[in-house]
Amino acid sequence: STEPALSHEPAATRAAELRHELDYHAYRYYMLDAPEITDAAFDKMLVELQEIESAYPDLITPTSYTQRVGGYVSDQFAPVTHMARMYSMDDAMNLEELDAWLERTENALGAGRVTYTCELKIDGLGVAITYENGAFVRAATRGDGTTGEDVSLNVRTIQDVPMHLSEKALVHMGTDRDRVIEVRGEVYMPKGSFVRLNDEADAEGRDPFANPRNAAAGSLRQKDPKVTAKRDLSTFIYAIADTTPLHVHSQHEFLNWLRDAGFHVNPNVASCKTPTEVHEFCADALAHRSDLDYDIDGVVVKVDSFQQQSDLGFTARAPRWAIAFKFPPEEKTTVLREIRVQ
Ligand SMILES: NC(=O)c1c(N)nc(OC2CCCC2)nc1O[C@@H]1CCC[C@@H]1O
Repeated sequence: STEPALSHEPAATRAAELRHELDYHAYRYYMLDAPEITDAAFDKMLVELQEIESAYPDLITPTSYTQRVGGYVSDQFAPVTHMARMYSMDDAMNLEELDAWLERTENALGAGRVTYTCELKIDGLGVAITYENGAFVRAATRGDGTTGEDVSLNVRTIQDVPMHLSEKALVHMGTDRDRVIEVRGEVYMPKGSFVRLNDEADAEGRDPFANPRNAAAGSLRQKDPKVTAKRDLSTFIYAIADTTPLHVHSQHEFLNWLRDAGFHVNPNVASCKTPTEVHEFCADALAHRSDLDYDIDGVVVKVDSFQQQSDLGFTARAPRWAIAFKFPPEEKTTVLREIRVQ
C-alpha cells in the first residue's frame, strides 16, 4: 500500500531545496564577495521559504536561513559550560620575551625541528560555537574560560558563521562526522562598521562606543537579535575544543579544514620555519596593522605540529606551545568630531 503522502511532503522537499540554495548563495555573497544571483532573486527564494514555513510551521528548522535574524527576544545568556577549557595565552611584551619563548621551545623540541604557525591576534571577543551532525546548535561567550553565556540567537545573525558544515568537511571527518564539535574564534566589528555605528550614535545623541571591541561586545549582548543583526559583526575562527574527529595533525592543516568547512579564517597566516621568519612576520604585521579593516593587538605564534603541542602541554593557565606577542596600543588618529552647532 502506498503510504498517504504527508499533507505537505512536496512543501518539505521544496523547503529543503530552498534552504540549501539560500545557504549557498549567502555564502557566496558574504564570504566570497562573489554572488552568482541578484539580491532580488535571493529575496524571492527567501520569501518563498518564509511562506512555506508560515504555512507549515513544523517544517521550520533552527538553522533555516529564515531563522538567521532571530524573530524573538529570548532569555539568552543562560550559562553554558564549554566542551573543554578555553585557554588564554602567556604574553610576550617585547622581542626579548618572544625570543626567550622561542629559545625555550627550540630547546624543548630540538633546535631547527619546530615549524611555527603565526596568526594575527584579533582584538575581538572570544566565542565558542557548537555543531552537532554538522549543524549549528549553540554559541557562547568565552566567559571565564570554563563557563560562558549563551549568545546563540545573536551569533546566528552573523553572516559568516555557517549554519551547516560543508559536505567536504564532513567527508574528511569520516565516521566521526556525527561527533559534536566546538570551534573557537573571535567575534569582531570591522573598523568601517564601527565608525558608521558611532556616527549613528552621535546623530541620535547616544554615547559612542570606545572601540570596535567594546562595540562588538555590546552588540553580542543585545537582548534582541534584530539589533545584533544590524551591527555587521564578523568572526575569525582559529581553534577547536578537540581536533580528534577531524583527523588533522597540525595547526595549518586544521586552518585548511576550517576554511573547507565554511568558516571565516583570517588569511594572514604563515608557516615560519625559523625564529627569524617569526620576527619577519611580526614586523610585517605591525607595519600593516593600520591597513587592516579590523583591530589586532599582536601576533599569536603557535607550534604547528599537534604532536609537538601535546609534548609541550599546558601550564595551569595557558598552553606552552603558544605565545601572544603583543603590540603597543595603536595610536589612533583621533578623528576630531565636528562640533555639532545646536
Ligand atoms: N585572538 C586571536 O586571534 C587568537 C588566535 N588567533 N589564536 C588563539 O589561539 C589560542 C587558543 C588556544 C590556545 C591558543 N587565541 C587567540 O585569542 C585568544 C583567545 C582568548 C585569549 C586570546 O585572545
